[in-house]
Amino acid sequence: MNINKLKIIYENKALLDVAFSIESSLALVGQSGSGKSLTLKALLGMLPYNMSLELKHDAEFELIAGKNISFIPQNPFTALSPLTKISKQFFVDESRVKELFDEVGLEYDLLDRFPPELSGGQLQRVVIAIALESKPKLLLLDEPTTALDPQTRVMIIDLLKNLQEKENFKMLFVTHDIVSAKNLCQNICVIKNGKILESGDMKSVMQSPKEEYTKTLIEASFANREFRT
Ligand SMILES: Nc1ncnc2c1ncn2[C@@H]1O[C@H](COP(=O)(O)OP(=O)(O)OP(=O)(O)O)[C@@H](O)[C@H]1O
Repeated sequence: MNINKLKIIYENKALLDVAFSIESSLALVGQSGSGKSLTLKALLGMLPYNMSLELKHDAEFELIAGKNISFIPQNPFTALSPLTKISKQFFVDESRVKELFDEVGLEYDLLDRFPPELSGGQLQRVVIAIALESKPKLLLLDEPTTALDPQTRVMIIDLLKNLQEKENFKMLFVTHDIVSAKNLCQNICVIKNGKILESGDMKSVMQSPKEEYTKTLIEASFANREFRT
């Protein structure tokens, strides 16, 4: 799936000007303010009205735009309506909800609870189940593990990887956390100030990053971790 041009103009200035291709799973990695969230908003058709967008893409994206794209936000604690039971947050019938619960590894008794009665990991699983409701062809993930503790983060990344194998959707994973990106995605694009600095196969970019900026991101991400494989 190719996004041949995604350019956002705001107050006569280009905030973002990128192009990328999503083969199976692509990590879009960059520091705060680099343009990651804007990229997702543009693909979801949710840009603020005062920004103008130039978007060129291939037929594969055309086919799914607006209907087969699901979004997983950063914070599962605020993603769901707190006063609505989990079972009522879905738009499909009960048997499909149970099927989705099986897929994400949740017990059915959680269906009768309210969001504040669930842990962060459980909530993110519910959010993922809701995202899978419509059998998406593309999942857009905006730092889906940032609000979670390290162990839960690893569990959610593993879950996404398994779900992708089963459901066969593509993923665009936006993050500043290279460790999670490396564990989840085949390819990587490094973004800085609204432009793509470096891109390619995850392993090669991790092993021999060309840009200093990429090296710094890698060092920062791995700084406090025990493993570097
Ligand atoms: N509604 C807006 N109006 C004006 N400028 C905006 C708006 N939203 C984002 N920007 C600007 O666009 C640039 C990219 O922002 P974006 O939110 O995409 O960054 P990001 O990489 O997702 O950062 P973070 O990791 O902090 O979420 C930044 O310079 C930001 O200030």
